[in-house]
Amino acid sequence: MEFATFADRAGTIEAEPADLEVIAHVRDLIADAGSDLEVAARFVQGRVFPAWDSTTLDIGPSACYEAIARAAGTNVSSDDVEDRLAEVGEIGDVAASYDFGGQQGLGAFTGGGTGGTGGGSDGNGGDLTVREVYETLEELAAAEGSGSQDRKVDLLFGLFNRCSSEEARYLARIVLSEMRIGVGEGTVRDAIADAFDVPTDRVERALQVSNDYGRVARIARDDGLEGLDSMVLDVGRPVQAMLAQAGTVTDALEEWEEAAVEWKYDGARIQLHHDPDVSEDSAAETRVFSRNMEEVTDALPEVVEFAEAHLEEAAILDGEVVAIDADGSPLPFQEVLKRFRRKHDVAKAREDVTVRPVFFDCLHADGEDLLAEPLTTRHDRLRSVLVDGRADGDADAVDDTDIDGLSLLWRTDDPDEIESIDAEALEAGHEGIMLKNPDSTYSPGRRGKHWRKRKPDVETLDCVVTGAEWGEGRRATFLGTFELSVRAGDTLETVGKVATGITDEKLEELTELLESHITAEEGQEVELEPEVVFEVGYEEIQSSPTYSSGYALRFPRFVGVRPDKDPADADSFERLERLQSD
Ligand SMILES: Nc1ncnc2c1ncn2[C@@H]1O[C@H](COP(=O)(O)OP(=O)(O)OP(=O)(O)O)[C@@H](O)[C@H]1O
Repeated sequence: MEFATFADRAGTIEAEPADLEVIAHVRDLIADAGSDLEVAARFVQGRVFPAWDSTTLDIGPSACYEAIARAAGTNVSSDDVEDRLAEVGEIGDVAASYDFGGQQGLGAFTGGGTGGTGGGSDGNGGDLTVREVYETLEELAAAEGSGSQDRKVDLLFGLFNRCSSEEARYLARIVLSEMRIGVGEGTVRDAIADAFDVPTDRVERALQVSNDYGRVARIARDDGLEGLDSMVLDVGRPVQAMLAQAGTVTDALEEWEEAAVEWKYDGARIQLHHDPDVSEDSAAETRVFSRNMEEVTDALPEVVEFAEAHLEEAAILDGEVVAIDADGSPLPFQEVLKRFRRKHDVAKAREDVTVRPVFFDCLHADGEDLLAEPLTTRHDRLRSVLVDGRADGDADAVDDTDIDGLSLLWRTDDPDEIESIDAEALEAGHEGIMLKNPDSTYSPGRRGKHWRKRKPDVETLDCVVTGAEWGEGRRATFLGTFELSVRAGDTLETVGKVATGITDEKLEELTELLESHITAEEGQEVELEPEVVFEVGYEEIQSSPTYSSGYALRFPRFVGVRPDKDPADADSFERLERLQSD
């Protein structure tokens, strides 16, 4: 397909306001693309490479302006291009405003190999093909080392030099990832289904496993439904991560009856692809990808070592990489960032911050794709993949807590149990909990209802601390659980107890603050003079016979002391009732 034809179709699509018509135009474009189908299906979304491929053009806007300026003529500088951009606001319009062609220069003669541009082009477009544009961009992406930026500008100049205005408009946009003609992923999916007469959901599935619009389009055209259905995950090519929505425990239990509850680790999402030694002389291949499918293998040698030590079968695992201290306790997210995506001095960075992977899902094991299996089956499979690599053999005898790298999963319909898992997670230094539908399949790239991160507190209450309990074990000298009350006329009525969200350091501080207000003690329990006000977050307020107010805070969480408030400024019973009925 000529690039001029592509540009012309892209112009029609851009001018079309109706979604259905846009799909029809994209359908026609890919149906007519012939041997350039794969590239056209990507270009129309503004993509040069498939989504699974981390390759980038690695060319900044200024290099692109320079290439445009050179192709536009000796009187034009890249500053002029930039000035015009500031005026018109969009690189496509800028590129289209110049008259290209006929410029003699390094790129015009030495476009090299596939990107070669005939120096004799009249520059008014028409002889450039979609394939040539792609192959030149491929060559541009591959340029590395000293002089590579100049080489990239030369190659791009060579392309612009052969463009008509309209071709230049879309070339500039593709190069700078600013296509913006209203073609999203769903549009291309529907267009493929329409063009090659295959069901949309099967195209969708093929896209989920391959992350490759071009390949799916080609297979739909050449091999039809059978071809699409036989597409499987490729170990080594990343899959889009399933994402979570915010949600409450109450909603989760209402919808699913039972929830799978997991700790929410405060790290960075990773997807591990491991292919064990296939033959004696070939080494296992391990690749690690970020949530955005960027390759981060070299930055995380601990994850590669983990895979080599623990995995015996081919697997794709979904999880989180967490920074840990010398005792193995989790460190805040900021610490992981010092390691994630790091390209230089990885060994040194590793000495400063250690990371470890925790996996909560298994998308593929030993040749079998698991996306369509329920979460609990995938988790069982994850467990067995991690146990199979162990020397101690008998999987049934191994306790989940002893399996390295396995995120624990509880199944329960009991809100109190969920509350205690949440408290335990916070106590262990994690972010909280995730709630998942135990029967749900893995939906790549979806922020669906099946995964929920427990909703952050929407409101906080200022409560008077009227009692507390001494802790246990290493916390025996600290007050640990605090009784909370609201004002009700001249009295105080209890609404709950807070124990979560408090570090050891903070407990020590709070004990010092409250100890002088103790009025009575019985066993671990103490009564306190109502002097101190805590700000607490919560998930919801429920009617409850347990506390004297008749209400209980569900999932109360310590936010901070309010030294600026007296008990008289604490929240009232009326506010509690109002919040409960909202
Ligand atoms: N057990 C777990 N299951 C799923 N995800 C988990 C788990 N533990 C930690 N996570 C992390 O939590 C993320 C989802 O939470 P959250 O939505 O807060 O992430 P985010 O990246 O900050 O924001 P968002 O996904 O909303 O853009 C996952 O992408 C994953 O990185």
